Amino acid sequence: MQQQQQNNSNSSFRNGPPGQVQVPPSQEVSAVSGDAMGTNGDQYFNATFNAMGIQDFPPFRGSARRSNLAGPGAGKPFNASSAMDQMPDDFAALNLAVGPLHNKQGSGNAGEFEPKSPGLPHSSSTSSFASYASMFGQTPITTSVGPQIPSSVFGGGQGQAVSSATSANSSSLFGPPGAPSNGRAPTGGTSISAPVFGPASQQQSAAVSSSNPATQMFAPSPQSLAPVSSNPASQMVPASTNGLVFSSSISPIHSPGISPSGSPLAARRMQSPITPALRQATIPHKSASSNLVQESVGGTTYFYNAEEFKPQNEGPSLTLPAFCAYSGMPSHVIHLRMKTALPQYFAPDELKMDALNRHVLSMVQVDPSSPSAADLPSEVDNYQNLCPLERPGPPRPSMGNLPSTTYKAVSTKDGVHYCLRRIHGFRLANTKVNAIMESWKKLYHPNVVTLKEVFTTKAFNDNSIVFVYDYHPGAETLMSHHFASHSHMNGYNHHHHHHHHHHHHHFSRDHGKNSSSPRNMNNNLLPESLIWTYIVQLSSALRAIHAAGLAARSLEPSRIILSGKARIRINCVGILDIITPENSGSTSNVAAFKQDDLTALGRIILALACNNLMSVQRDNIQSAIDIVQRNYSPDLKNLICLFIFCHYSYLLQNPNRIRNINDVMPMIGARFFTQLDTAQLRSDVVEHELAKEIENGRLFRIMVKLGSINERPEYHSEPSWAETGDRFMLKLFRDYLFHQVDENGAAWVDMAHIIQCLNKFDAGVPEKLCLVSRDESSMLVVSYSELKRCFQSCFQELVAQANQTSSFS
Ligand SMILES: Nc1ncnc2c1ncn2[C@@H]1O[C@H](COP(=O)(O)OP(=O)(O)OP(=O)(O)O)[C@@H](O)[C@H]1O
Repeated sequence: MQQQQQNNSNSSFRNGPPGQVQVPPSQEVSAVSGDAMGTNGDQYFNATFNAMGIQDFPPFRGSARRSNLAGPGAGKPFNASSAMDQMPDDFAALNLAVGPLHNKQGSGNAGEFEPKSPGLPHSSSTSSFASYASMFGQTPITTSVGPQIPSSVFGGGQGQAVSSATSANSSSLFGPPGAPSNGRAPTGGTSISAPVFGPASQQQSAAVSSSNPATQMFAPSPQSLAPVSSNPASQMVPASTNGLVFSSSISPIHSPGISPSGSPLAARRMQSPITPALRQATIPHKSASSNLVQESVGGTTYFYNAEEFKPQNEGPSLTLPAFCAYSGMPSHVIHLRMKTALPQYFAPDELKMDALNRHVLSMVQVDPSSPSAADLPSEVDNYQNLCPLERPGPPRPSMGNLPSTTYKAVSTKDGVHYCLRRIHGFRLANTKVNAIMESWKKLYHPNVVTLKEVFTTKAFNDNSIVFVYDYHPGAETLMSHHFASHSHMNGYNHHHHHHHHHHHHHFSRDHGKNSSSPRNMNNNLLPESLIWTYIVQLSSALRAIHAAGLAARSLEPSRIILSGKARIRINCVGILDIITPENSGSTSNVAAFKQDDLTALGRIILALACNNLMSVQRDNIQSAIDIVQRNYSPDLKNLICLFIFCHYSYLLQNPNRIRNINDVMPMIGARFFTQLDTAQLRSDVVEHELAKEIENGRLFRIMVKLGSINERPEYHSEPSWAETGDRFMLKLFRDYLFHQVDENGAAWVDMAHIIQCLNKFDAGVPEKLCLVSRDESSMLVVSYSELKRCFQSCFQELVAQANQTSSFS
């Protein structure tokens, strides 16, 4: 059997025999690569840099015609339950079970082989390596980075029957949209059986090349000349005679129980990323000899140390590592939210669920077969797919006492979701409002829902006017969030009397109901910090609105939407300016409206501080303010009083007591810093999550391209295209990545292995790996850089052909 393999493998070497492998020695790279985890932000640059080298997909052309080219797996539904997205947890569980392997923490004696642990059930088996060496009879390989030894080559009898070669297993790394975290790792359901590729092979490479356990996950430095290991997981033994030094961390004959211990992930987690080698590398060596230089310039003599004035490039030399990798969490983020000791390769659940939730809400549509769909016009102006956002029921009188309905809809112009607010039965008579509408459209503020456009329509079989706003999926009104129990018996009425627009400003829907004394008072008060968060956001929005010569006019809890934890935006701006136009436009009115905004702000804050809408009713205000005084800081009470009564100051035309929104600033005071700090911390976390997803996206693109090349049935009328030449190598690499099995033929699934290999592949490192075909008839020793070259040319071929075809069609 070995003889046969030898013959075949000789013929299948594409890079020349292993003896000719030259691995460039590079001390610098290996030293820096020890820094792969968490301490060096340059990896990101490097990853980007490398990723750019791979040609991207041509622009999407939405071509249904290509469906016939789809492989045998086409049409299979995504299986949410096998979402690899869920894998980290499962792997983590596996990895936790390998304690014995890690009982020695980083002893790291450079260049020294550590004896294999007697406790290991599957320790290194040197005979295999000897026979490997003799098999090829090659000149000694002078590097420790030997070809990867597949256990199947030597194990004998371990090759399993090859069943269906499918790549379905890798289909759902990112899961179908809207299929959140109920998936399990596909360990149980996998029916893939491939020959034993020896999971040990990649473990071996990790052990050999890593002086830093952290690098194992992402970036072993293949250039290490001496096998340096401070990693107890990589128990190395001299593995061969003949001057051929192979080191093997773990037996190539590997059991499933042990396999995860060889996972780069496990090693990374168990140890400090800092190694002696790294420390040395980062401390510049300084010459002890003093070296004074004397120079005379314009009569002045300068003395200086020549060392200090060396050109920049003679300082400590810096290099980028030769690999792509996710550089791990920056320390300022890791200490913010270290919920678990496990590395997190995917966004934390909260952010992820938020994003999924928003996505799902955006995608939701009205069931076309439902009766309510019949009531909805299929298209309104330039908007389609209308979907009501409100609870069902007849529209209630709303803004300006006219019924209104809110929809989510998709613009036919740009395909973007918008929020449409339709005011029923309104005929636009006044056209003098254009200037105001233009001002509203120009108002971009993080705490204002931007008005996009306004149009009238008969699509609803009446005269309606529609206000189009930005759509914020998942938004909730402040009313429903904080005053849900009151939202149907709205006590939030304007009981103070406006002199100028009372009739149009009548917010109440169910006026008079349940106007009893405040309930819930003193119970469940909101934290003061939350109230200040709202104050800062609302006053910031009002500042911008007022500065634009506008007024919000409809500021109340049901006209403010909340998204995320405490992000609020003033909603429905501009509506009253159109539907009560006689009050708009004139300067004096705007001034009055601004005062109303301040009063409205005071009332909202009061209601929030009492956690009760009834508190803003005129008869309750005094006791409500007492509650605030008892429970909150004087600033909060002062702010409420300042604004809630400012309307009367305005009425009295006392210029000294006329307020403007900037009057909140002294009372906000240093709380502003708190707000800013929180926002920046959040941005740090989110930016980091973004960085991770960028990394994931890079790997995803590689896999997309790999998938486009592999198993392609025909190309240029050449059915064997995917089975020969470069493509064959890539196909074997695909198996190496995804379809490894353990000695029992069970699927060996290790996310960390896949990520590590893909990263090396993307970077095109010189490290070699050994690929074996499923029938074990051919074996290739090939470097990642060679694989990458094939990959790029294959993909370019494909793209070129695709472009050609499309230009003929
Ligand atoms: N711009 C928007 N983006 C996303 N969702 C929104 C937007 N505006 C409103 N919503 C949501 O739509 C739903 C209905 O909003 P609406 O303002 O109509 O509330 P409402 O309580 O039904 O008041 P009314 O019936 O008086 O208009 C609420 O859940 C609200 O959070």
